[in-house]
Amino acid sequence: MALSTTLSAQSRLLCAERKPNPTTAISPTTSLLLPQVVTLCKNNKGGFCGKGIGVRRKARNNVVKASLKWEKGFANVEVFTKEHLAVSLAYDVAQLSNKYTRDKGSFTVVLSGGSLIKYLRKLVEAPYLETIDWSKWHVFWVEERVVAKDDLDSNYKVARDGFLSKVAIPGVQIYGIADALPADGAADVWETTLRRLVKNKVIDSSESGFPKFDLMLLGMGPDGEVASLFPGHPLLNEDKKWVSHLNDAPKPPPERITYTLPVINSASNIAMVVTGAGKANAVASALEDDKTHKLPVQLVSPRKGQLKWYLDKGAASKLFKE
Ligand SMILES: O=C(O)[C@H](O)[C@@H](O)[C@H](O)[C@H](O)COP(=O)(O)O
Repeated sequence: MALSTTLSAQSRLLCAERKPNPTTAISPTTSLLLPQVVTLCKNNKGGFCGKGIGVRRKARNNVVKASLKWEKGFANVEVFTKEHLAVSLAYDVAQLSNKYTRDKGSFTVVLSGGSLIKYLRKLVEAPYLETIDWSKWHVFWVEERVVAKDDLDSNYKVARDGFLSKVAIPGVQIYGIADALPADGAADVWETTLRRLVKNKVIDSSESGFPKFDLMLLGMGPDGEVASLFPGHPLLNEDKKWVSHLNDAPKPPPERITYTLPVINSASNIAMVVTGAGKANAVASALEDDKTHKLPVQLVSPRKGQLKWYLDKGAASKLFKE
């Protein structure tokens, strides 16, 4: 893939140079790989063009750091090998954990299902296993399948087996589903729990009164699904409830509970962790703000918070011109 396309004269000037920040300068990815910060922009043919894209020395095939401005604002996009995605994600999560535990004495983290847990694997290794103050973590899920917690379909089980059982987060600070209840009851219990934690100031509150989590770690399906918000589903329009349920998910299991878009978009930080060529079209639609598609992921747009995309080369493959 030729990543060093020259910026054409006709390019729409949607680009803005992004200066390397001190955090980037000391990240393990950077120190290992010396990536260059690059700028991408949309050109007048609707594609992306690049300026100075490339990574010095042996980083060439490992990581491209890019920032990209599109019509809705600034998206911070990084493209990695799968291994370096996990390294960089762990570094960023640890930085946020340190910041929030220092500033407010707790760190509220929302997980999703799917492959995300696999990409958190570096957090359960040195140095983070010892250096993160796990006792300050409060863990939630953006979505859950309405199944028992030990069912193979349970997002809780996937997270417990791959991550939570390996770190010292107090069990009472892990807020899984009330799995004896049907979907509507489980959604009510989740929302009641969130309201109590907002009242007790464990979870911050946004200006519009929605819970404001410190970090949401989101995956995305090939159809642009995020949380359990599926293309064309009426739940995409929910603007009052914090948690909702559905009995008609287009992929199994059909019964799920999910945070709503206003809650997602109130988060202080959202990490979109998306890998695989099967996601490339949805990634391009989201980052190009493609008006012809109405994918749930296009509605992820934090009001005040930061959004960062962690992509592998497959997921990013439609962003770059040959
Ligand atoms: O309950 C679900 O349907 C999944 O958990 C789902 O929401 C998942 O988060 C995305 O589909 C991304 O999954 P992958 O990262 O595994 O592709």
